[in-house]
Amino acid sequence: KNTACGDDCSCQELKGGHIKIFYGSLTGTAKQLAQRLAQLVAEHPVLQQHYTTEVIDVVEYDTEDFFKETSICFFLLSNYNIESPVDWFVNGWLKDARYDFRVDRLALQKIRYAVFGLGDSAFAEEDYMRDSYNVDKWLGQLGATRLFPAGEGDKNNDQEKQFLAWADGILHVLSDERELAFAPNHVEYDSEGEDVSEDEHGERVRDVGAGREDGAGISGDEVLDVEDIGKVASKIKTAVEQKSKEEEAYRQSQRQRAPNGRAKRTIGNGKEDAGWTKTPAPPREMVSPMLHKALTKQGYKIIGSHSGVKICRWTKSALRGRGFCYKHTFYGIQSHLCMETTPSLACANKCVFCWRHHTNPVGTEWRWKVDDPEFILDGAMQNHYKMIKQLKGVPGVKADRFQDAFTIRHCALSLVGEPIFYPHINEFVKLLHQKHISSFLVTNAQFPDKIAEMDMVTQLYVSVDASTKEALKKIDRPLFRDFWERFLNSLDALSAKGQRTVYRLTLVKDYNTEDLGNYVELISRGKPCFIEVKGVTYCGYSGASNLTMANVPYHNEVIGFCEDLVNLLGEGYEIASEHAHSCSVLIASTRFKKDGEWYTHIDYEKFFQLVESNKAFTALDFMAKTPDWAVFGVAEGGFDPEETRWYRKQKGDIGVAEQGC
Ligand SMILES: Cc1cc2nc3c(=O)[nH]c(=O)nc-3n(C[C@H](O)[C@H](O)[C@H](O)COP(=O)(O)O)c2cc1C
Ligand code: SF4
Repeated sequence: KNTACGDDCSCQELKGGHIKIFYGSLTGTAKQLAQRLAQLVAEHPVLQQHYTTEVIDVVEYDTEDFFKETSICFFLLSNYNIESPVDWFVNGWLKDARYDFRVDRLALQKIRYAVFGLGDSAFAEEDYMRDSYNVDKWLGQLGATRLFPAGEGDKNNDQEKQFLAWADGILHVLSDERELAFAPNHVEYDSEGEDVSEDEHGERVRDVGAGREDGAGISGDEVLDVEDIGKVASKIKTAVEQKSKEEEAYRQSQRQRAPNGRAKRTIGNGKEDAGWTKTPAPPREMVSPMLHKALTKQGYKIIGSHSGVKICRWTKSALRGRGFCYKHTFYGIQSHLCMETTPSLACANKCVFCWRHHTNPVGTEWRWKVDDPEFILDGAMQNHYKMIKQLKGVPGVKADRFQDAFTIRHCALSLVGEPIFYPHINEFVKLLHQKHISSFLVTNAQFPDKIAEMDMVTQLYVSVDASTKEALKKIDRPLFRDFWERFLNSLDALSAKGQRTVYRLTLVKDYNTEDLGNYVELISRGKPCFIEVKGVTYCGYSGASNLTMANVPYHNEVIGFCEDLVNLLGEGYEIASEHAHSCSVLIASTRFKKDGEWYTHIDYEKFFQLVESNKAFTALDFMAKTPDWAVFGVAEGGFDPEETRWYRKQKGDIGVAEQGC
């Protein structure tokens, strides 16, 4: 007899363990229910003694860690027919793992799980609970053990009541783990030995759990007669053959891509995916209405379905004569003539210093609707000018600069996301150059082919966020499994460009400030013209990562790092400039030093002439002399003496870099 609850059961013998409760939520319901489940376990008279729980946003979790996962995992996932936070987990990573022939069929066998989906039956039948059932099915097909059938919380019904009924089942299962109804969820077979767990779209399950019995397949509770074993063996053989066919189909689908970059879908059983071939499902818009609302609230203007523009704080500062961004000091950019934009709000990383990764879409391939480059550029410029107009009459705005600001001269393609991801990035950049707008493009070094295909831009950046594979994984949290190879290949692609190239190092204390020798190796690999080293900006990392002010280096620490790096690099690189205000230092290749004077600035008009000449040219053909005040160690922290120094006085700002893009 259990002394805690008085029941005559075997729970005293429970092994117990750790429970991870993952949620995927856009408007918070799934999160609330996940917390509720944790609470139910914590308050349960018996379970509380045996289990610990942890509630995790599935967006935050490194999907690759599921392969090592040994905990009991519950998934509370909301369903959306628009881009949503669970998209990467379900339709990016899990679906890929399920159909990738390189992933072991039992890769998730250590996981015991159950799924509860949140949805709304008012939505089309094929969308209703689609993602959550797919998770339930694909986890099983990758060897994980289903502890309890998938549940449904229908918004159109009593979602909470349905959740409590499912949670009650979960508590029972946990209370007596030895009597679990292990579902045969690796593959489900019908009497012909066919995998019946997929419908004609290859996505929906037939064993839908939560009282919605399918009836085909072998039930988990069935006990097999010895004579049935032969039949089952034959079914398994058929299923294994089936699996090979599926894998071949998957390989095919990876080779055949639709014009928009989306993989052509092919499903199990050798059938073609009717959903693609007959009535192709239109690709989703990258920015869902919710994300649109959230980004708009934060001052972003969304253009079309995947691009954004925002007015940079340095643009405002320059309009008021209070200083330009570090790119003015390093390269002669005038911040009030600069537009910061991106044609792809999506990215293939979830960097710790990017607070947006809770909301912005992620993916390893473009799977969204594609907007025209003309449309994006027009939209970005119009919105930029509209934002400038709103600054009219703001105290301190200089009339001449305000006037000039209506002719954009520079475009920083680095706002959020990954600009190089956009399928028409070359056309976009060409349009910029036609308007005599310079292009500074930042990429996160995960798309080496795209870097190789990239036409000449005024300045091509790669973010070098760490110098070792382990540190890069920790800081960038990349989605690609082969992220390190992609990173190195990107550096190789960069070195082959013959363009004006820059490594961007964002220093995060205790994350990436060690291993200088490795940085030296990476620099000799990509041979960048410049290395920008910046201290990470602290902007309140609440929830998105556990960085604190202690991870933000001071300007003199950034200088110290650069001095050590330059010493190790030996000849070929020197510190050329600094911008103390934004904790940034410029290391330049000595190819940009003539007769003892630095030429890190850019002759922009010369650049456009060279582009228009259609002849080959290099970075050395459009360099311009660095003004004396901008040279390292000459003037005070690289601040343009013609600007008015403006000190922010708020408490807590000490040590916080005012960076730019
Ligand atoms: C724009 C939008 C799209 C939705 N799409 C679907 C869908 O395709 N299938 C579905 O079952 N439910 C859909 N729903 C319903 C949500 O999944 C449901 O409201 C859920 O409770 C939301 O959970 P959350 O608050 O955790 O995000 C949609 C809701 C909205 C607002
Ligand atoms: S910080 Fe970036 S967007 Fe802002 S003015 Fe400088 S270059 Fe332009």
